[in-house]
Amino acid sequence: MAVTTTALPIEAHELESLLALADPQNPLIWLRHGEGMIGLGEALRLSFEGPERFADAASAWRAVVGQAEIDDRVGVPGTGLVAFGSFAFAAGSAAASTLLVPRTIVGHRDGVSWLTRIALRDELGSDPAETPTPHEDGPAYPLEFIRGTLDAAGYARAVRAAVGRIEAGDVGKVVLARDIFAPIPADADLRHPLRRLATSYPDTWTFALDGLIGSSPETLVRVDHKAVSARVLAGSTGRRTDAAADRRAAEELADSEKNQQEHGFAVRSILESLGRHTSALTVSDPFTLRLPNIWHLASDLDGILADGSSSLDLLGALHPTAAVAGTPTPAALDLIDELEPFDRGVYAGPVGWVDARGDGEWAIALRCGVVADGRVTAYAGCGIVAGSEPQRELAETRLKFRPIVDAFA
Ligand SMILES: C=C(O[C@@H]1C=C(C(=O)O)C=C[C@H]1O)C(=O)O
Repeated sequence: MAVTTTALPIEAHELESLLALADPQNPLIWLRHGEGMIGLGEALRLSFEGPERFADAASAWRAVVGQAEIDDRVGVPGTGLVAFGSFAFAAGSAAASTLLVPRTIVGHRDGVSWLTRIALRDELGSDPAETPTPHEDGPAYPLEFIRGTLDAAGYARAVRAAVGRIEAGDVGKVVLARDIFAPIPADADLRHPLRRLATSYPDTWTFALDGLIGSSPETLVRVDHKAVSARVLAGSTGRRTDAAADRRAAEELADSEKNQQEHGFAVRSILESLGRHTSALTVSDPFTLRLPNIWHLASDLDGILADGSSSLDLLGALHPTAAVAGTPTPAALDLIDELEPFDRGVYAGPVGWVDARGDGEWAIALRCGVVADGRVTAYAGCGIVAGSEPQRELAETRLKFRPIVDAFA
């Protein structure tokens, strides 16, 4: 592959102009704080499956990089050779895990805009692809979501069963999710929900790849020139309309023993797996992270990469964290298989991008839906620990569905 990145005039590529360039039906997008990148076309698609999907992706990506000729005249995160990717949550999932190198990437970050073109070797010398041009807005359809394979009562029963298994000592924590669907017409312009997500939740990672669309607040891992960081979320409560009540809700979240326990499981799982690949790993005190729909208990981790791991290798080490699976991991995964009557697909798996150095940004695919076969399926889950109450957890799934339900409303 031959990869060329050149600088673009800056003013042309703010959020709106980036979105305008994206494919309306099959957008490929990575955005935060109004910056990010969009991809067009496909130069290379690699698919992986099974328990070795991360290791396979890491070695396939090294081989691709080894063969590429890269001329990067910009040199910020996201320039040069980049693959967008998403990975199935479960080793046994029917969903593919994918690395996708587009033909063209348009990006904007830290005051710099760029255009990357990727050509296969046998196309060298032929005319370069045209400069991307904006697509006019297509139709927006208000969607109504209906119950999924696990309805509200079924979810409450699953939570009760999980609490029973926690009391029996089978697991300390398990994350249980449910799904909802809405039919969607084939010509719907998916940039409408993406615009709403990116503007309503600017502090989250807004992503789109192969119909997976969402805005995740949880950074699984970021690698930038050996600096490694992650943000762990676990423990949540709804926002309140009254300002004083809202502040109290956040304080109660921070002081609650149940939430501290649930959060502690998630932080320890990341510390342990990231600790093996980093030096000087530090973790912040837990803090309350405010999103428009929900408060989360959050911790930030920072370290220095101590081995030759790429961000894809780190995904293999980190996934699935206790924030989306539970602890201990194998028993929690078995319990998820037993109590959730659906394949999570790429929900709760890593979504993000990797570059030629192996650097990249990966979020956990949360607050998301998958558009396929004429419908959007959205997922939301909650960490269940001793003392979890089914009706509260059900209410928490509704809060977590809000970004995606509102984006398509
Ligand atoms: C599983 C989800 O969210 C995860 C679970 C959380 C919790 O239980 O408090 C909080 C953030 C995420 O780590 C989801 O949004 O679907």
